[in-house]
Amino acid sequence: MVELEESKFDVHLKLWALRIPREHCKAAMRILNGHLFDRPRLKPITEDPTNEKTRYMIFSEKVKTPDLSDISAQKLAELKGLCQFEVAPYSLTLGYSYWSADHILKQILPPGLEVPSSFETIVKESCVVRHIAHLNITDELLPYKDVIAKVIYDKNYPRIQTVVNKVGTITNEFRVPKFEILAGKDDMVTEVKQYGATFKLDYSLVYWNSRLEHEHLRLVSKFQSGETVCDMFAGIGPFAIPAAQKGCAVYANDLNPDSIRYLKINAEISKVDHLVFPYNMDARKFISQLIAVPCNGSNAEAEIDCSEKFSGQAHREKLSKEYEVKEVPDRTSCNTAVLGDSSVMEDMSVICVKRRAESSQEEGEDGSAVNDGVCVAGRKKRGANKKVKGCESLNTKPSEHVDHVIMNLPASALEFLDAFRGLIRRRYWKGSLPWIHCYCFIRASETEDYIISVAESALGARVQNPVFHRVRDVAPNKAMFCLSFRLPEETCIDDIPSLSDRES
Ligand SMILES: C[S@@+](CC[C@H](N)C(=O)[O-])C[C@H]1O[C@@H](n2cnc3c(N)ncnc32)[C@H](O)[C@@H]1O
Repeated sequence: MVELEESKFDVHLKLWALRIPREHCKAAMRILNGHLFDRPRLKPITEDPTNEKTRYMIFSEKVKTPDLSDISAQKLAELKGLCQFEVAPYSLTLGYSYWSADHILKQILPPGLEVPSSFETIVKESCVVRHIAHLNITDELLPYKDVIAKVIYDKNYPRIQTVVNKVGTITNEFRVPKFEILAGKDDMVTEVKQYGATFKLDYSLVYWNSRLEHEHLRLVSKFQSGETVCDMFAGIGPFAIPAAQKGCAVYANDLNPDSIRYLKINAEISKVDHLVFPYNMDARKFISQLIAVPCNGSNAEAEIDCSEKFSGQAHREKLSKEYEVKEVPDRTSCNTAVLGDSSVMEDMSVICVKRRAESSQEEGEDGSAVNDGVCVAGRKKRGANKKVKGCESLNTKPSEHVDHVIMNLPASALEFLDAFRGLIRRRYWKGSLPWIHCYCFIRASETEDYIISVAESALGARVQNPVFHRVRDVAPNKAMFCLSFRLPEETCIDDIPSLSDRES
């Protein structure tokens, strides 16, 4: 292991300084401009410990002799006309605490090795600490990992309180890297802010990527207040929570119980827990059960009964019982009692939803609304049961209408598109089919047409007017994209009973 010997970084400077009455410092500074000590974070004027009426003005290394012959005669004459002064030797040591992390690491690491200059920082913006620096230390730097971490920790404390290194590649389905703690506290619970919302998370247990902030915001900007959104791979809620803040009803699912635990906490922190419906199951099962019409009527009357039975409160209660699997135990300080399923379900009964299909909005080619809807989602205080005035109150049955489905699992989301085959029963569905926003990776060797063909074979239907948005480059030959398209009509079951069925 490489040791960090702090005294090795000491640089002793032998300088000259002007001992001058303190009231003349300002004018002398102006005259000596360009000749004074000029280093970041250090001032060229210091107190004189022997006399409170005088101060030292430290010259730069360029002023080499006490006769100040390196300064022009004109400036010296001006200085002499200003006041009496004395030139004295001045010693200064720039030590470990002075130098930047970059400067120190350049000296420690063998020449040719790249200094890890940037790191993913989980920064909490308030003064409460617990910030995490996330390093991805390359193989050649591994022998230096501890010393790198110590320098980053020392140089960024208290902004950074824990330095971690990602170990190996991400192989688990929750997309959570394995970390080793290299410096600071063994505590990965932290908070991040995105577009004004606070997200609490345990960085060692849940997926989080600060680099997606812009994408979260971009996609949510396409949603309108009152729309219904399904997030199949919701994580701790970076799409779900801002969508709910906008007034959307959000059905948010993740397979990772810790993600759902934090999603609930975050929904409560942002005061949108009445609009966010958390689920903890496989995404394919989630979307199938959420959107599937829950019973199979065979005649018109039975159909009405059936849809009534599952409408509104009853429908949501059924969902809460059947599909919202086990309550995730809360291991954090946040009180999640109020996040219990039934309270969420009750609140949902007053959500005011104006569906895109029933509003007069125009729509952009990627599902974004061109003009704002008139309806504002009804937010109510817990316990109150009041609808927002002037707003059309609809039962948000996801088996009848969903506006947007988010699928952010880029490595395999395209494969999950098969869940939509035959999922929507057209005669129960109201208005237009949902926009699907499916994230994927595209390698340099692949084309958008190829991605469409993969999506189409999963859906068993042609995709019309797909929109690709490049999210970010993840490797030299690989980029993350968001593919948005309206779910094709051919994926629906058109199960209107035939005449002979009705007659029999
Ligand atoms: C790339 S992350 C996206 C999280 C979040 N939407 C975001 O943008 O930060 C993918 C998420 O999908 C979850 N996941 C992986 N496989 C899943 C599955 N089969 N069903 C549901 N969720 C799954 C992971 O736990 C992870 O939280």
